[in-house]
Amino acid sequence: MGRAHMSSLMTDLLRHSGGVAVIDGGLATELERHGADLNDPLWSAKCLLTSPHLVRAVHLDYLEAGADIIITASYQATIQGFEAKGFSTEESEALLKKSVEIACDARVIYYERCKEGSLDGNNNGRVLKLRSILVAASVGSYGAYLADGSEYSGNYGDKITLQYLKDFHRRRVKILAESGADLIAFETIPNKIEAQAYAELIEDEGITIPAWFSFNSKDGINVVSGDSLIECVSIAESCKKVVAVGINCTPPRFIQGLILSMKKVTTKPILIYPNSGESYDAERKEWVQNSGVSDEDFVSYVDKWCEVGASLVGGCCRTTPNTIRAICRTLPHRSADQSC
Ligand SMILES: C[S+](C)CC[C@H](N)C(=O)O
Ligand SMILES: N[C@@H](CCS)C(=O)O
Ligand SMILES: [Zn+2]
Repeated sequence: MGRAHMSSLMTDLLRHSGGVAVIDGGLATELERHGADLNDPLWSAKCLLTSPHLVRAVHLDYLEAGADIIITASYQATIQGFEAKGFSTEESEALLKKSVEIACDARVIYYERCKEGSLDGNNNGRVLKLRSILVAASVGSYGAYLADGSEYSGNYGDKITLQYLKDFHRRRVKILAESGADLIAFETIPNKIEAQAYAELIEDEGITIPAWFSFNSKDGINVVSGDSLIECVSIAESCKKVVAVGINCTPPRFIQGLILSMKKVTTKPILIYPNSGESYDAERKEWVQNSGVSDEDFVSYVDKWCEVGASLVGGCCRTTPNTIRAICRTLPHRSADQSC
Protein backbone atom coordinates (compact mmCIF):
# COMPACT_ATOMS: atom_id res chain seq x y z
CA MET A 1 0.00 0.00 0.00
CA GLY A 2 1.50 3.37 -1.04
CA ARG A 3 1.65 6.40 1.23
CA ALA A 4 -1.13 8.16 -0.68
CA HIS A 5 -3.39 5.15 -0.29
CA MET A 6 -2.61 4.97 3.42
CA SER A 7 -3.92 8.43 4.14
CA SER A 8 -6.86 8.04 1.74
CA LEU A 9 -8.15 5.05 3.72
CA MET A 10 -9.21 7.34 6.54
CA THR A 11 -10.22 10.34 4.45
CA ASP A 12 -12.39 8.10 2.24
CA LEU A 13 -14.05 6.52 5.26
CA LEU A 14 -14.78 9.91 6.78
CA ARG A 15 -16.18 11.21 3.51
CA HIS A 16 -18.45 8.18 3.08
CA SER A 17 -19.66 8.40 6.66
CA GLY A 18 -20.55 12.07 6.41
CA GLY A 19 -17.63 13.49 8.40
CA VAL A 20 -17.77 11.33 11.52
CA ALA A 21 -17.10 7.58 11.49
CA VAL A 22 -18.24 5.26 14.26
CA ILE A 23 -15.88 2.86 16.03
CA ASP A 24 -17.28 -0.21 17.81
CA GLY A 25 -17.61 -0.50 21.59
CA GLY A 26 -15.79 -2.61 24.15
CA LEU A 27 -15.19 -6.05 22.65
CA ALA A 28 -13.71 -7.73 25.70
CA THR A 29 -16.31 -6.55 28.16
CA GLU A 30 -19.10 -7.42 25.73
CA LEU A 31 -17.69 -10.96 25.49
CA GLU A 32 -17.78 -10.99 29.28
CA ARG A 33 -21.38 -9.78 29.33
CA HIS A 34 -22.17 -12.80 27.15
CA GLY A 35 -20.65 -15.11 29.74
CA ALA A 36 -16.98 -15.36 28.73
CA ASP A 37 -14.56 -15.69 31.65
CA LEU A 38 -11.70 -13.26 31.04
CA ASN A 39 -9.88 -13.96 34.27
CA ASP A 40 -6.80 -15.12 32.42
CA PRO A 41 -3.43 -13.67 31.37
CA LEU A 42 -4.76 -13.55 27.80
CA TRP A 43 -7.88 -11.60 28.87
CA SER A 44 -10.12 -11.25 25.77
CA ALA A 45 -7.63 -13.14 23.57
CA LYS A 46 -8.58 -16.25 25.53
CA CYS A 47 -11.82 -16.25 23.51
CA LEU A 48 -9.80 -16.85 20.32
CA LEU A 49 -9.17 -20.29 21.83
CA THR A 50 -12.41 -20.96 23.66
CA SER A 51 -15.16 -19.12 21.81
CA PRO A 52 -14.32 -17.77 18.34
CA HIS A 53 -18.01 -17.92 17.41
CA LEU A 54 -18.87 -15.58 20.25
CA VAL A 55 -16.17 -13.15 19.10
CA ARG A 56 -17.68 -13.19 15.61
CA ALA A 57 -21.20 -12.71 17.01
CA VAL A 58 -20.10 -9.69 19.05
CA HIS A 59 -18.37 -8.14 16.01
CA LEU A 60 -21.66 -8.63 14.14
CA ASP A 61 -23.64 -7.03 16.96
CA TYR A 62 -21.44 -3.95 16.69
CA LEU A 63 -21.83 -3.81 12.91
CA GLU A 64 -25.59 -4.11 13.27
CA ALA A 65 -25.48 -1.31 15.85
CA GLY A 66 -23.89 0.90 13.15
CA ALA A 67 -20.11 0.67 13.70
CA ASP A 68 -17.95 1.52 10.68
CA ILE A 69 -14.79 0.11 12.26
CA ILE A 70 -14.50 -3.11 14.25
CA ILE A 71 -11.45 -3.82 16.41
CA THR A 72 -10.11 -7.38 16.56
CA ALA A 73 -9.73 -9.55 19.66
CA SER A 74 -5.93 -9.25 19.55
CA TYR A 75 -5.57 -6.59 22.26
CA GLN A 76 -3.92 -9.03 24.66
CA ALA A 77 -2.94 -11.61 22.00
CA THR A 78 0.85 -11.84 21.96
CA ILE A 79 3.19 -14.53 20.74
CA GLN A 80 4.86 -14.44 24.16
CA GLY A 81 1.50 -14.86 25.90
CA PHE A 82 0.43 -17.79 23.73
CA GLU A 83 3.84 -19.46 24.11
CA ALA A 84 3.50 -19.21 27.88
CA LYS A 85 0.36 -21.32 27.46
CA GLY A 86 2.31 -24.00 25.59
CA PHE A 87 1.54 -23.03 21.99
CA SER A 88 4.35 -23.18 19.43
CA THR A 89 5.47 -20.00 17.66
CA GLU A 90 3.61 -21.10 14.50
CA GLU A 91 0.42 -21.77 16.45
CA SER A 92 0.74 -18.42 18.22
CA GLU A 93 1.13 -16.60 14.93
CA ALA A 94 -1.89 -18.46 13.54
CA LEU A 95 -3.95 -17.28 16.52
CA LEU A 96 -3.01 -13.68 15.80
CA LYS A 97 -4.15 -14.11 12.19
CA LYS A 98 -7.31 -15.81 13.40
CA SER A 99 -8.32 -12.68 15.31
CA VAL A 100 -8.38 -10.77 12.02
CA GLU A 101 -10.04 -13.60 10.09
CA ILE A 102 -12.90 -13.67 12.59
CA ALA A 103 -13.53 -9.94 12.16
CA CYS A 104 -13.30 -10.23 8.35
CA ASP A 105 -15.79 -13.15 8.46
CA ALA A 106 -18.18 -11.00 10.50
CA ARG A 107 -17.93 -8.27 7.86
CA VAL A 108 -18.75 -10.76 5.06
CA ILE A 109 -21.76 -12.07 6.99
CA TYR A 110 -22.86 -8.52 7.68
CA TYR A 111 -22.77 -7.62 3.99
CA GLU A 112 -24.83 -10.77 3.21
CA ARG A 113 -27.38 -9.73 5.84
CA CYS A 114 -27.52 -6.25 4.31
CA LYS A 115 -28.47 -7.76 0.96
CA GLU A 116 -31.06 -10.09 2.54
CA GLY A 117 -32.36 -7.36 4.85
CA SER A 118 -32.88 -4.92 2.02
CA LEU A 119 -34.94 -7.62 0.30
CA ASP A 120 -37.25 -8.55 3.17
CA GLY A 121 -37.41 -5.00 4.54
CA ASN A 122 -37.64 -6.17 8.15
CA ASN A 123 -34.51 -5.27 10.04
CA ASN A 124 -35.81 -5.48 13.60
CA GLY A 125 -33.97 -2.34 14.63
CA ARG A 126 -30.69 -3.49 13.13
CA VAL A 127 -28.64 -1.15 10.99
CA LEU A 128 -28.35 -3.04 7.69
CA LYS A 129 -26.65 -0.59 5.44
CA LEU A 130 -24.03 -1.44 2.83
CA ARG A 131 -21.18 0.86 3.71
CA SER A 132 -17.38 0.89 3.99
CA ILE A 133 -16.36 -1.14 7.01
CA LEU A 134 -12.79 -1.31 8.24
CA VAL A 135 -11.18 -4.04 10.32
CA ALA A 136 -8.65 -2.61 12.79
CA ALA A 137 -6.15 -5.10 14.22
CA SER A 138 -5.75 -4.30 17.90
CA VAL A 139 -2.31 -4.07 19.46
CA GLY A 140 -2.50 -3.66 23.22
CA SER A 141 0.50 -2.36 25.13
CA TYR A 142 3.27 -4.28 26.89
CA GLY A 143 1.35 -3.38 30.05
CA ALA A 144 -1.69 -5.24 28.73
CA TYR A 145 0.46 -8.35 28.18
CA LEU A 146 1.55 -8.13 31.83
CA ALA A 147 -2.16 -8.65 32.64
CA ASP A 148 -1.95 -6.69 35.88
CA GLY A 149 -3.64 -3.49 34.77
CA SER A 150 -0.27 -1.89 33.90
CA GLU A 151 -1.89 -0.20 30.89
CA TYR A 152 -3.54 2.05 33.47
CA SER A 153 -0.20 3.00 35.08
CA GLY A 154 2.33 2.84 32.24
CA ASN A 155 5.08 2.30 34.81
CA TYR A 156 7.30 -0.36 33.27
CA GLY A 157 10.46 0.36 35.30
CA ASP A 158 13.93 1.22 34.03
CA LYS A 159 14.67 -2.23 32.62
CA ILE A 160 12.07 -1.83 29.89
CA THR A 161 13.89 0.14 27.23
CA LEU A 162 12.78 1.44 23.85
CA GLN A 163 14.64 -1.42 22.18
CA TYR A 164 13.00 -3.96 24.48
CA LEU A 165 9.53 -2.71 23.57
CA LYS A 166 10.32 -2.71 19.85
CA ASP A 167 11.55 -6.28 20.06
CA PHE A 168 8.56 -7.29 22.18
CA HIS A 169 6.04 -6.04 19.60
CA ARG A 170 7.97 -6.61 16.35
CA ARG A 171 6.80 -10.01 15.15
CA ARG A 172 3.24 -9.52 16.34
CA VAL A 173 2.89 -6.22 14.49
CA LYS A 174 4.33 -7.75 11.30
CA ILE A 175 1.92 -10.71 11.46
CA LEU A 176 -1.09 -8.47 12.07
CA ALA A 177 -0.03 -6.12 9.25
CA GLU A 178 -0.06 -9.05 6.82
CA SER A 179 -3.26 -10.67 8.06
CA GLY A 180 -5.80 -8.85 5.89
CA ALA A 181 -6.65 -6.09 8.41
CA ASP A 182 -7.19 -2.59 7.00
CA LEU A 183 -5.23 -0.86 9.71
CA ILE A 184 -3.51 -1.41 13.05
CA ALA A 185 -5.10 0.06 16.17
CA PHE A 186 -2.35 0.72 18.71
CA GLU A 187 -4.67 1.13 21.67
CA THR A 188 -4.57 2.20 25.30
CA ILE A 189 -0.96 3.43 24.90
CA PRO A 190 0.03 4.39 28.44
CA ASN A 191 3.33 6.22 27.95
CA LYS A 192 5.65 8.01 25.58
CA ILE A 193 8.28 5.29 25.27
CA GLU A 194 5.75 2.81 23.87
CA ALA A 195 4.43 5.37 21.37
CA GLN A 196 8.02 5.93 20.24
CA ALA A 197 8.58 2.17 19.97
CA TYR A 198 5.49 1.75 17.75
CA ALA A 199 6.44 4.73 15.57
CA GLU A 200 9.95 3.38 14.99
CA LEU A 201 8.73 -0.17 14.48
CA ILE A 202 6.25 0.63 11.74
CA GLU A 203 8.95 2.57 9.89
CA ASP A 204 11.80 0.08 10.44
CA GLU A 205 9.67 -2.88 9.39
CA GLY A 206 8.16 -1.15 6.37
CA ILE A 207 4.63 -1.86 7.63
CA THR A 208 2.34 -1.42 4.65
CA ILE A 209 -1.01 -0.71 6.29
CA PRO A 210 -1.86 2.47 8.18
CA ALA A 211 -2.17 2.74 11.94
CA TRP A 212 -3.89 4.75 14.62
CA PHE A 213 -2.37 5.68 17.96
CA SER A 214 -4.75 5.91 20.90
CA PHE A 215 -3.66 6.95 24.38
CA ASN A 216 -5.41 6.73 27.74
CA SER A 217 -5.59 9.26 30.53
CA LYS A 218 -6.73 9.19 34.13
CA ASP A 219 -6.46 12.89 34.95
CA GLY A 220 -7.75 14.54 31.78
CA ILE A 221 -4.37 16.21 31.20
CA ASN A 222 -1.58 13.70 30.69
CA VAL A 223 -1.45 10.07 29.58
CA VAL A 224 -1.78 7.57 32.44
CA SER A 225 1.98 7.33 33.14
CA GLY A 226 2.13 11.09 33.69
CA ASP A 227 3.94 11.61 30.36
CA SER A 228 2.83 14.67 28.42
CA LEU A 229 -0.10 13.99 26.10
CA ILE A 230 1.20 16.72 23.81
CA GLU A 231 4.55 14.93 23.47
CA CYS A 232 2.84 11.59 22.89
CA VAL A 233 0.53 13.00 20.21
CA SER A 234 3.50 14.77 18.58
CA ILE A 235 5.14 11.38 18.05
CA ALA A 236 2.02 10.20 16.21
CA GLU A 237 1.86 13.47 14.29
CA SER A 238 5.36 13.03 12.87
CA CYS A 239 4.67 9.48 11.68
CA LYS A 240 3.23 9.41 8.13
CA LYS A 241 1.72 5.95 8.53
CA VAL A 242 -0.42 7.13 11.44
CA VAL A 243 -3.77 8.18 9.97
CA ALA A 244 -5.61 9.10 13.18
CA VAL A 245 -4.70 9.81 16.79
CA GLY A 246 -6.73 10.04 19.95
CA ILE A 247 -7.92 8.69 23.26
CA ASN A 248 -9.59 5.47 24.37
CA CYS A 249 -10.48 3.68 27.60
CA THR A 250 -10.69 6.95 29.52
CA PRO A 251 -13.69 8.35 31.43
CA PRO A 252 -16.03 10.41 29.22
CA ARG A 253 -15.81 13.48 31.48
CA PHE A 254 -12.14 14.01 30.52
CA ILE A 255 -12.56 13.78 26.77
CA GLN A 256 -13.47 17.31 25.74
CA GLY A 257 -10.40 18.84 27.37
CA LEU A 258 -8.17 16.14 25.93
CA ILE A 259 -9.45 16.81 22.39
CA LEU A 260 -8.69 20.52 22.81
CA SER A 261 -5.13 19.69 23.95
CA MET A 262 -4.53 17.27 21.09
CA LYS A 263 -5.76 19.76 18.52
CA LYS A 264 -2.85 22.03 19.40
CA VAL A 265 -0.38 19.50 18.00
CA THR A 266 -2.13 17.41 15.39
CA THR A 267 -3.78 17.89 12.04
CA LYS A 268 -4.72 14.20 11.79
CA PRO A 269 -8.28 13.01 12.37
CA ILE A 270 -8.95 12.71 16.11
CA LEU A 271 -10.50 9.51 17.43
CA ILE A 272 -12.32 9.11 20.70
CA TYR A 273 -13.58 5.90 22.24
CA PRO A 274 -13.93 6.35 25.98
CA ASN A 275 -14.86 3.67 28.47
CA SER A 276 -18.04 3.82 30.55
CA GLY A 277 -16.22 5.74 33.28
CA GLU A 278 -16.14 2.71 35.58
CA SER A 279 -12.92 1.68 37.29
CA TYR A 280 -11.17 -1.66 36.89
CA ASP A 281 -9.87 -3.78 39.75
CA ALA A 282 -6.82 -5.32 38.08
CA GLU A 283 -6.17 -7.81 40.87
CA ARG A 284 -9.63 -9.30 40.77
CA LYS A 285 -10.00 -8.63 37.03
CA GLU A 286 -13.38 -7.13 37.75
CA TRP A 287 -15.07 -3.78 37.18
CA VAL A 288 -16.12 -1.74 40.19
CA GLN A 289 -19.92 -1.66 39.90
CA ASN A 290 -21.97 1.50 39.47
CA SER A 291 -19.02 3.84 39.07
CA GLY A 292 -19.71 4.77 35.44
CA VAL A 293 -22.20 6.68 33.29
CA SER A 294 -25.36 5.51 31.53
CA ASP A 295 -25.59 5.22 27.74
CA GLU A 296 -27.71 8.39 27.75
CA ASP A 297 -25.06 10.32 29.67
CA PHE A 298 -22.30 8.94 27.44
CA VAL A 299 -24.15 9.99 24.32
CA SER A 300 -24.93 13.43 25.70
CA TYR A 301 -21.22 14.20 25.29
CA VAL A 302 -20.92 13.06 21.68
CA ASP A 303 -22.13 16.22 19.91
CA LYS A 304 -19.70 18.33 21.90
CA TRP A 305 -16.79 15.97 21.11
CA CYS A 306 -17.57 16.28 17.40
CA GLU A 307 -18.02 20.03 17.66
CA VAL A 308 -14.56 20.47 19.20
CA GLY A 309 -12.86 18.21 16.68
CA ALA A 310 -13.47 14.45 17.00
CA SER A 311 -13.81 12.65 13.64
CA LEU A 312 -14.14 9.08 14.89
CA VAL A 313 -16.27 8.23 17.91
CA GLY A 314 -17.03 4.95 19.66
CA GLY A 315 -16.75 3.26 23.01
CA CYS A 316 -14.21 1.18 24.89
CA CYS A 317 -14.52 -1.04 27.97
CA ARG A 318 -18.04 -1.55 29.39
CA THR A 319 -19.75 0.21 26.53
CA THR A 320 -22.06 -2.04 24.52
CA PRO A 321 -23.80 -2.27 21.13
CA ASN A 322 -26.54 -0.12 22.69
CA THR A 323 -24.00 2.64 23.31
CA ILE A 324 -22.92 2.45 19.67
CA ARG A 325 -26.54 2.44 18.45
CA ALA A 326 -27.19 5.57 20.54
CA ILE A 327 -24.05 7.27 19.16
CA CYS A 328 -25.23 6.60 15.59
CA ARG A 329 -28.66 8.01 16.36
CA THR A 330 -27.21 11.21 17.75
CA LEU A 331 -25.08 11.87 14.67
CA PRO A 332 -27.42 13.92 12.46
CA HIS A 333 -26.13 12.78 9.07
CA ARG A 334 -26.61 9.13 9.99
CA SER A 335 -30.07 9.06 11.54
CA ALA A 336 -31.87 9.61 8.24
CA ASP A 337 -30.47 6.46 6.67
CA GLN A 338 -30.26 4.26 9.77
CA SER A 339 -32.75 1.64 8.67
CA CYS A 340 -31.80 1.21 5.02
C1 LIG B 1 -8.16 -2.17 29.61
S1 LIG B 1 -7.95 -3.21 30.98
C2 LIG B 1 -9.54 -3.50 31.57
C3 LIG B 1 -7.46 -4.69 30.25
C4 LIG B 1 -7.32 -5.84 31.14
C5 LIG B 1 -5.99 -6.10 31.69
N1 LIG B 1 -4.92 -6.03 30.71
C6 LIG B 1 -5.97 -7.42 32.42
O1 LIG B 1 -5.46 -8.41 31.92
O2 LIG B 1 -6.51 -7.44 33.48
N1 LIG C 1 -10.24 -3.07 22.38
C1 LIG C 1 -9.95 -3.79 23.59
C2 LIG C 1 -9.96 -2.97 24.84
C3 LIG C 1 -8.97 -1.90 24.88
S1 LIG C 1 -8.81 -1.18 26.46
C4 LIG C 1 -10.94 -4.91 23.77
O1 LIG C 1 -12.10 -4.64 24.03
O2 LIG C 1 -10.56 -6.06 23.69
ZN1 LIG D 1 -10.83 -0.35 27.17
